[in-house]
Amino acid sequence: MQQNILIIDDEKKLNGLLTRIIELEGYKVFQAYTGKEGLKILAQEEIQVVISDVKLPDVNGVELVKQIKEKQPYVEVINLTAFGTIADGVLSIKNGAFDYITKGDDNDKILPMLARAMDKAHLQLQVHNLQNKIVKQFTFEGIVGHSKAINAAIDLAKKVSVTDTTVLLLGETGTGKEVFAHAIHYNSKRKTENFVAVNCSSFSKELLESELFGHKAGAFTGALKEKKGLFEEADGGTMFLDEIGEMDINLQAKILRVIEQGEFIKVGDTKTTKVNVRIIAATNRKLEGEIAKGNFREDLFYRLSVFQILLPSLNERRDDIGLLAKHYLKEYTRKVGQKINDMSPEFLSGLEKHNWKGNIRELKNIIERAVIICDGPTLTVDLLPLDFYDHAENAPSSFALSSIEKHHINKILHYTKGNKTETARLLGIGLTTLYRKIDEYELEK
Ligand SMILES: Nc1ncnc2c1ncn2[C@@H]1O[C@H](COP(=O)(O)OP(=O)(O)OP(=O)(O)O)[C@@H](O)[C@H]1O
Repeated sequence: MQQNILIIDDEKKLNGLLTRIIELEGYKVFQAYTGKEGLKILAQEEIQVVISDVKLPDVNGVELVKQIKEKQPYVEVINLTAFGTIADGVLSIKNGAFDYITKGDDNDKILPMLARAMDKAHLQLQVHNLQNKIVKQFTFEGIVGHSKAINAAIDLAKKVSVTDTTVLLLGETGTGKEVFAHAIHYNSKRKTENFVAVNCSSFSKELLESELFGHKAGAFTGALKEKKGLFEEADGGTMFLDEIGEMDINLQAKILRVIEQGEFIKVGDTKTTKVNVRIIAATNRKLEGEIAKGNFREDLFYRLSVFQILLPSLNERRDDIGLLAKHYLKEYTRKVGQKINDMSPEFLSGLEKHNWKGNIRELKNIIERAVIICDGPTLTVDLLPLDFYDHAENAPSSFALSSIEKHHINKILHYTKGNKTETARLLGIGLTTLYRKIDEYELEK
């Protein structure tokens, strides 16, 4: 890691002395004698910590802190002064300085302080880099697809992401509702705050209430300590309520209050807790139908559906199947360390004709499975599950039992990597029968 320090002091003797002392500690030191020179070096070099005199010929060093922090927020600045005043010290810290010390008096403090400032600068940079990585991973660029249907959904999501509007994501299971919720959050001004996701169908009503809103100590048997809820965790950020259609109707009232008034009451509490949370909800149910059945509050539905985005099913965007398959082929071959770089036209055609009830999640699983059991450099049609064979070209073309049997034996042979004993065992037939069928169907010799 770089350990670069910039000293800005017009007293040449002191500047030189400090430079020598600091260089002895293993840091690389840059020297400047005016504020302007200092800013120029900062723009050219990767500096982590600046030590700046307060009385500079062209600018006040306390003021300079502000200018540096505005341009480079991850650089730490220590103000050094010959005549320390409390007012100056306070202003320096207010402007963002790491610390403010007096020349001479605090000489023995400077090196430990420098080490702490360097640590802080490095940590801040690491956090910033990690944040950038996460943001990149979850942006709209990460959503694979070029069909009209998915592009229309992306355009809508991009537009709403920069606002604070509540969003309702609709779509079948596995269409990417959570992926969209992430992208909306990481494209909003809340992106540096928490994104908290909850699947409302995974908890009982009581547990979901205490998970979402927290509880006071003694609120119920087992509530020994006060517990913060997920809404508090998400304060300043975004809460993703997945499968909201499954939420108990009484809890729905509490969600409505958070949306309308930005407040809720913890389990067992009497006072309200305030939060500033953006809500993105998702469902694969028809909420209008649930309203009619009395399972979903109409007022909450209208609040949630201010901005609806309907995610297309994979069957509605078949032009994306090839692209998605290639995307996941690349991902899984990298993961498994296999060298598979292609898909046979029959394999692709099998995918394109399949009825994708589980949408992208199903496609992802099919590719993962095929990559695991594939031996060669290409994904071939026999790596697809049996139900794909109805569609795949080169697959059993007739409904004759023999045709299906041939394919099934071939698949199991492939799975066992040609081990006949294991194949016969899995098929529940004798070894001699297997050999006879291999001959009959001209499978592999
Ligand atoms: N456009 C896309 N590009 C690449 N991968 C995607 C895309 N959309 C979804 N996926 C992947 O598909 C899987 C399912 O996505 P996700 O969990 O977001 O779906 P969902 O609609 O929230 O499903 P459910 O309703 O079951 O919760 C995930 O592994 C996700 O990474």
